[in-house]
Amino acid sequence: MAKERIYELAKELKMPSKDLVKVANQQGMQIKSHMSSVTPEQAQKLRQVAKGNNGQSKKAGKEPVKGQQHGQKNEGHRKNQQKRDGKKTAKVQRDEHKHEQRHNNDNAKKTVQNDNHQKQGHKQHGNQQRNNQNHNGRFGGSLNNNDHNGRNRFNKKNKKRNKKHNKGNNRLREVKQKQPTQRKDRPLPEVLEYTEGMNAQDLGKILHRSPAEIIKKLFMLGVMINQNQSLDKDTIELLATDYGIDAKEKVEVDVSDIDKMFEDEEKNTDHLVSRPPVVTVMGHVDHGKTTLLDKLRHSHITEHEAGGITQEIGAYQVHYKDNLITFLDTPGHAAFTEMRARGANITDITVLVVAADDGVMPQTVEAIHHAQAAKTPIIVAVNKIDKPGANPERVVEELAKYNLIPEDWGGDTIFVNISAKFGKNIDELLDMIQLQAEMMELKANPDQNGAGSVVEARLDQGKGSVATVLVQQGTLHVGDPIVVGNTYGRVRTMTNENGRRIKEATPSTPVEITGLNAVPEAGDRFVVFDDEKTARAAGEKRAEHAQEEEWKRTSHVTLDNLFATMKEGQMKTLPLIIKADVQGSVEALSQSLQKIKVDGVRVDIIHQAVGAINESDVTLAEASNAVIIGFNVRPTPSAQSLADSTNIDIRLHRVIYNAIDEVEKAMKGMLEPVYKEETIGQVEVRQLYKASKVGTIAGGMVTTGKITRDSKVRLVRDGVVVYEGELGSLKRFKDDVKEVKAGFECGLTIENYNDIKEKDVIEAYQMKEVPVK
Ligand SMILES: Nc1nc2c(ncn2[C@@H]2O[C@H](COP(=O)(O)OP(=O)(O)OP(=O)(O)O)[C@@H](O)[C@H]2O)c(=O)[nH]1
Repeated sequence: MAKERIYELAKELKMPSKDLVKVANQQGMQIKSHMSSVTPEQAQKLRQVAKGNNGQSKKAGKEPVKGQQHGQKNEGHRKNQQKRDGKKTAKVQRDEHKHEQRHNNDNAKKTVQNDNHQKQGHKQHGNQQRNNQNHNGRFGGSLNNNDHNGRNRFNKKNKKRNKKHNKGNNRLREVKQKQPTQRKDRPLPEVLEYTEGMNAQDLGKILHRSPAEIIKKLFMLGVMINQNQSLDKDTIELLATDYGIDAKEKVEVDVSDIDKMFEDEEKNTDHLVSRPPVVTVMGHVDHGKTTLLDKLRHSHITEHEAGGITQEIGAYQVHYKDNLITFLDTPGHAAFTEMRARGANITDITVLVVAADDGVMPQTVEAIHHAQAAKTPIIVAVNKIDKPGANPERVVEELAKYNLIPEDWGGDTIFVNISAKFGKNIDELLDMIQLQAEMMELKANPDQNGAGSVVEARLDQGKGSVATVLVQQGTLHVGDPIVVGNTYGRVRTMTNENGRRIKEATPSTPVEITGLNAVPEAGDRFVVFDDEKTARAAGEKRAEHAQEEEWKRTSHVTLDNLFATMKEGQMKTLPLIIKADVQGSVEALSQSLQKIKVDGVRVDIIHQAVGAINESDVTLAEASNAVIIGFNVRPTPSAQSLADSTNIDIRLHRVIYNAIDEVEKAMKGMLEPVYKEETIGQVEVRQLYKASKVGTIAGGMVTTGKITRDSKVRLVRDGVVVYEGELGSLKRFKDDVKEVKAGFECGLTIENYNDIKEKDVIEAYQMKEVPVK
């Protein structure tokens, strides 16, 4: 036979589940709740025990008069009976439970209560079902009890309370009496669709029943609740079972979970068609990434770059032999590592540029690791083969260490020798990219809602938020309601890499979109929604959540710093706020600044964002004692005046290196100065004078250097340092002087020290600050 649930058994035995749980546990069964199950043998045992109890309560009910007359005696009798049984019975449990439920402010109550129970039991015995008897016994007992107490013992206040109580009980009685009419109510639903945490009122609405009825039903099942109390899953399911209907938990769709939506869209395998590969070019600084991308694009980005770092991050498509290849123009500086790592996630193929005259360098290795971690195949472009010092073979040898082995050597990595500058073998490289793409069978479904990732985002004075996104699935249309990271909106305009307005973008197409309510972050995902209202709700919820996280993080960081400072012993932090024109620069600066190594000081970036320096940045800087670094942005006039009045330091830069350099210098300046002792002169003691008020005065000759009033002194006797301390006074004849040079006589005292002897040498020294390197 199948296992039985406690609540089912309790129903059969017409007793509250809670009581049956207690009984079961007393029987040594380890039962947690009414939802627990018991074996058929255990169920049988419980039936027996419970029936025994019922018999007992009947017996108790048969002695009402006696009980009424000799309340105390009857109590004693029952206690004895319990003792005889050697264990608490279900009935006793119930009675105990009743006691808990009642007002427990009267010691004498116990007797009366018991008395009343018996009375009630007797009253109802003939005309009520047993389960109702239990139930009414509770309320009835309580009612009578209160009446009784109210008449005999309670003060006015208690009377009032009792009245209230009675009213409640009467109401319940009414409910009971009205039950037949209620059955004519609207029928119960076939399935109770619920969410965890619903209360009796919510459930009442779904079940077309009054909350009071629900409360009562649960009460009968041993669950005491009020109508506003949130109910857990088990209780709601228990209630549904009691009504004889199924319960089903409603699965709430979290519209703000765009990652899940993105994955769902990605998993969709309907109507898949080939899509262009997305290629990222990576490599060490100066190995020729920009030159290669330029060559492919036939434009010249390098000339516009401030400070030599690729600061514009974009993406474009190249037409080659009737096919398209999408290139992500990721930056090459080590500071952009983080973004490059993100870039690799939306990348199908990595082209690793290695200069043939330079070989494998640290960032080459870094790029390999990122590509391998993202499991994207690597095509090696050995660049600068036109150079006299070029040694492509060496590059092949060096890369073998990183598992990049050419086919000739038995591996499967494609190597192409190129000259980006002179356009040599560029077509061959594109052929190889297409070959690799074909092997990968890259596909997507253009017929579904668009989904993809942000490559770059910035704030444009005229256009507002501008984001370069890569469509990875579906088709993105102008007018689409969209959620991008923590921002939302409707795609207002879509522009391709040539600045041309387009209406739709299919998979692997990079486009610049406008129409978002705020600036998203590079690497953020986007999904298209069916309607703007939901998109807005999802976007707002995400923004709210992000804000909460930001608050948490900020307070966390402060705490972390506190601990770190304590642990690392007076470690200093330089709090910074970074504002820049594009997300790429924000991250580049942030990464570089955090990498600055100055012993004893570290950078703490408390806020970083795209956009002009505003008042809230200044307020934050003031509260955190931070410096604001602006890169290619300026403060708003109000922010500037606030900064002026609060003395907040705003540093504006147009070249990343300068910003980094300035911060590094500031950090060095922040260090506790390091002092070195520097001897400035010596005095030979020739005569001694004792003055009662000032102690020992030494008269002597400055033999080398000088002695100054603020010198520290060291008393040396026969080459041994006898005392170190401060100078007490310095005189020439009777006058106090600031310093005495070599060749002149002087008189001096040493503070708190009088044991000076003739021929002692007094060495004068100062602590000199040593500049930090
Ligand atoms: N001779 C020769 N020079 C090249 C070649 N490719 C690039 N260069 C030169 O190498 C230098 C660096 O090239 P970039 O394209 O700026 O290198 P990068 O890897 O993009 O550098 P970052 O953007 O700073 O990371 C430039 O002076 C280029 O003209 C090539 O194939 N042959």
